[in-house]
Amino acid sequence: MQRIARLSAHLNPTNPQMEESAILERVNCRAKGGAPGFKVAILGAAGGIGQPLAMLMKMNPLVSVLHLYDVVNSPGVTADISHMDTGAVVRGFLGQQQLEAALTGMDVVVIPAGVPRKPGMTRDDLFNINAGIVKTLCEGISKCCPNAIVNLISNPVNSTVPIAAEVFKKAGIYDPKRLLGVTMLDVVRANTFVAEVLGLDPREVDVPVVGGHAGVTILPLLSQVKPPCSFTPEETEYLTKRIQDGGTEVVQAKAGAGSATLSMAYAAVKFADACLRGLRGDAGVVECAFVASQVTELPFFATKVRLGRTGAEEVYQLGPLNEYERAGLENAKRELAISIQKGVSFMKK
Ligand SMILES: NC(=O)c1ccc[n+]([C@@H]2O[C@H](COP(=O)([O-])OP(=O)(O)OC[C@H]3O[C@@H](n4cnc5c(N)ncnc54)[C@H](O)[C@@H]3O)[C@@H](O)[C@H]2O)c1
Ligand SMILES: O=C(O)C[C@H](O)C(=O)O
Repeated sequence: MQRIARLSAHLNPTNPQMEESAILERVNCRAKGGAPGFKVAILGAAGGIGQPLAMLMKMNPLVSVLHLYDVVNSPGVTADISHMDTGAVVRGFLGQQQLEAALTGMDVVVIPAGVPRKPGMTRDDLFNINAGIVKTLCEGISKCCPNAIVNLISNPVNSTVPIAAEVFKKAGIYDPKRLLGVTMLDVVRANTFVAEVLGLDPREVDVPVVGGHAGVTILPLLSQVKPPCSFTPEETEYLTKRIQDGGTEVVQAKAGAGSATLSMAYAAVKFADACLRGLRGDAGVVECAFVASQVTELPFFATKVRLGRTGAEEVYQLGPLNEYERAGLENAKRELAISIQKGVSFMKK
């Protein structure tokens, strides 16, 4: 009976009467029965990205505990996801007063919280709303799980990552290896579009995408595609433009109903899974991410990084660029510098 009472309390994960000790006992009990794994929180879990991301994370065998936090609708999403017969224990958290409980003890925190674009907007137009959201969430991370690996999805990534870094510095817990801006969707798109042109299976294609995550700052290195191949100048122009404008293509197709959510959830899980494999100690886990970097003169830049037990343990150099890519790099750096500075200035106000 006691067991049933505990489980029914869990049906309303935000039930204030549910004692923390009972929750922890149940979670520990389930975690013992399941495979050992990592604790992952999704902040913004009820959103367009958050929901499919929560579903895919619940399917990941490396996850033992999944915390779903949002300022709206997280109880419903939690009840729904928790019925999936996979190993991870799911708990929901609603509203700012439950942020600390959502974050305590987490190994990885994935952040897709914030407003998306509508047609005609740039990612930078989201700055005024999303900067404050990211700041608050990162303050929570500083306090409750300062050693967690943070995967930051909220736009504009080119500015929100510098904001997060400043929050962590202020709290005295900043470790650049653990703060990763998610640019995986650019890589996913690049692999898909390049595979279409080459007539290959996208799973066989690997395109490094460097720089940042907005317009010309998204710089696909088509000269470094694997398997080795070459493109005509027209193909290079078409592919570069399509990869840079991939987000806008989706925003326009959705016609006011938001931006990429499903492909982003896929990309976010692909990236989070790489982080988890790195945490587990797997060798040779390499993905692109927007991180603190000395590859260029800018303090942040996206390149391939090696993911390990402590986060982005190695940041790779750009490798040889052709003339087209060198010109693209100069454009990307100009715009990136402004976006990074905007994030830093927001925190210095
Ligand atoms: N990095 C990338 O490649 C990439 C790709 C796609 C979208 N995005 C960005 O991801 C963000 C989310 O997009 P979406 O389509 O899921 O938007 P959405 O509006 O569907 O969902 C956002 C969720 O965040 C929640 N939220 C708002 N304020 C919050 C707070 N203070 N704490 C916790 N949750 C909060 C909302 O309640 C909502 O559920 C946007 O900024 C979008 O531009 C980034
Ligand atoms: O384009 C957007 O606003 C969302 C996201 O950054 C994307 O690349 O799809």
